[in-house]
Amino acid sequence: MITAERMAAVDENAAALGVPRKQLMESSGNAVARAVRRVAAPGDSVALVCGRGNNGGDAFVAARFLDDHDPTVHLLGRPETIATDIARENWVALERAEYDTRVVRDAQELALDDPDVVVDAMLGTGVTGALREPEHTAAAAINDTDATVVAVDVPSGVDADTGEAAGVAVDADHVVTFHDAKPGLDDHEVTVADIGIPETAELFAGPGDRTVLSRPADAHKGAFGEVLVVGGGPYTGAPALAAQAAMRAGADLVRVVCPESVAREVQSFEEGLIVRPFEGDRLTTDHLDRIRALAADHDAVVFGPGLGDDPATLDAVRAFLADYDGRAVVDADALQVVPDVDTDATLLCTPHQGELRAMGGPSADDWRERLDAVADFAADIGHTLLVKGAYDVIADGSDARVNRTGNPGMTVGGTGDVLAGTAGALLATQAPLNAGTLAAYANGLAGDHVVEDRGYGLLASDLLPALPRALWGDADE
Ligand SMILES: NC(=O)C1=CN([C@@H]2O[C@H](COP(=O)(O)OP(=O)(O)OC[C@H]3O[C@@H](n4cnc5c(N)ncnc54)[C@H](O)[C@@H]3O)[C@@H](O)[C@H]2O)[C@@H](O)CC1
Ligand SMILES: [K+]
Repeated sequence: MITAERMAAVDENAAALGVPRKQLMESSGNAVARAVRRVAAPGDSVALVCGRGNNGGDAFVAARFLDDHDPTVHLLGRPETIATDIARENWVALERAEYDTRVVRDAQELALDDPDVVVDAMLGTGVTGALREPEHTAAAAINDTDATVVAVDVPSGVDADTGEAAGVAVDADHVVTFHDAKPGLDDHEVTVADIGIPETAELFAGPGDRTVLSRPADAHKGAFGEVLVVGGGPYTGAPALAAQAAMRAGADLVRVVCPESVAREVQSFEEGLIVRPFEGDRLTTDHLDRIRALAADHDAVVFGPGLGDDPATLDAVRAFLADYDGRAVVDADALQVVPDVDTDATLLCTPHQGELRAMGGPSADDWRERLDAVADFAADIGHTLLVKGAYDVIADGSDARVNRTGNPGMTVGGTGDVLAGTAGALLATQAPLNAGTLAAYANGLAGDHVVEDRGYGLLASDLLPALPRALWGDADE
C-alpha cells in the first residue's frame, strides 16, 4: 500500500533515475487498455471520461491502445487548461490522429451515448476534498449508466491518501491502480499494474524524498521546531557543528547545553548560537534535572556530539533516556547505552558501522546484506537506525531506505556531527524514517556539491552553507 504523497516522491525519484513520467504514463495507459479488454467483449464501445490532470493523461494514452473499441474521449474542460505538458501532448496526439475527442465545457453536456464500458479518468492521486464541478455532475452521470466502469488509479471522488470518499464518488466495477495498492480500495476489484518504476526509486533516497519538507506558505515561527543539542565536554567542535547544522536544516531555534568549562569555546564557533552551560567539565547525573527541564521545552534533542565516554557521562545518558518520552537523535558515544535502556522516547540513532557493532548490532560489507541486518536490528531495539557508510542504511523496524549521496572526501572528522544536527532539525517535524533518510541524503548531497565546486579537501564546516540547497533544491527548481 502506498499513499498519494509517497507515490509523488517515488515518481520524482524515478525521474531522477532516468525514467521520466511520460514513460510511466505510457505504461499506465497501456495497463488501463488491458484492463478494459478484460471486461469488454469484441465490438463493445468504450467511453473515456477524462480530467485535466495526469489521471486524464493516462486515459488519453489508453485510447490509442483501444482502436478496435471505437473509443470516445471526453475531456472535462478546455484543452488549454490541461494541467501538465505530458497530458497535453497525449491529448494533442489524439486530436491530430483524428480520434473521436469531445471537449465538455459544461458537465450537463456530457453525452455518454450508452457505452458498454466507461473509463473513469477524471481524478487520481492529485486530488483532495469533495469533487467539484464538472467532475461532480460527471460522476453522477457515470454512475447512472449501465456500463461496466473501469477506474484509473482510484475511483474519482475517493481521496488517495485517506481512502475516504468526501461526497459523491464514482462507483467503479474495476480499478486499475499503478505501482502499488492505494488506500480505500479494499471493497473493489483491483488490478495493481506494474508501470516500470524501478524498485530502487522507492528504496534509494532521491530528490522526491524532499517533498515532505515543503514549507507551508503560512508557516509561523515555531512550525519547524526547536532543537536542543546536548553535547560537549572532551570535545567542543562537535556540539557547535551539530547546532549549526540544525539551524541550516531549518530549525526555528537551536540551543546547546554543555559543560561550563567549554561553553565559551562552543560559543566561539558561531556568534548566533544560544549556549546554556551547566556546572563542571562533563555531563553527569547531577545535571539531569536541568537537561530534562530544557528537553521538555524542545521538539527534538540531539544527544551525544562531543560528550565523550566517561562512565559517569554514560550513566547520565542512560538515566536521561530511561524517563524521556520525546524525540531524540542519539549519536557518538551515547549510542552504546541505547540497546540496554528501556525508554518511551522516539530515537533516531546515527551510528557508523563501528558504533553499530559497539551497540551489539550486525556487520555486513555488502549493502544489501546490511539492509536486511539493520532492518532486523532496528526492530529488535525498537528504534530507528541510520547506519552511515558509502551506502547509508535507514530502517525503522517496518520500512527501510538506502542513501547513496556523499563521497570519500566526507570521511573527515565532524561530518557525523553535521549529520546528527540535520537529523535533529528534521526529527522535530518528520517521522523518524523520513528524517533519517532526508538527513543522510541532504548531507551527502551537500558534500557532493562542495566537492564539485572546490574539489576534495573539504572541512565538515563546509557542509553547513551547502545544506539549504541540498535540502530544498535550487531556488529556481
Ligand atoms: N505518480 C505517478 O507516478 C504516476 C501518476 N500517473 C497518473 O497521474 C495521476 C495523478 O495526476 P495529477 O497529480 O495530475 O492529479 P489528478 O489527475 O488526480 O488531478 C489533478 C487535477 O484535479 C484538480 N482537482 C483537485 N482537487 C479537485 C477536486 N476536489 N475536484 C475537482 N478537481 C480537483 C486539480 O486542479 C488538477 O487539475 C495518478 O492518479 C495516475 O493516474 C500516471 O500517469 C503514471 C505515474
Ligand atoms: K480516476
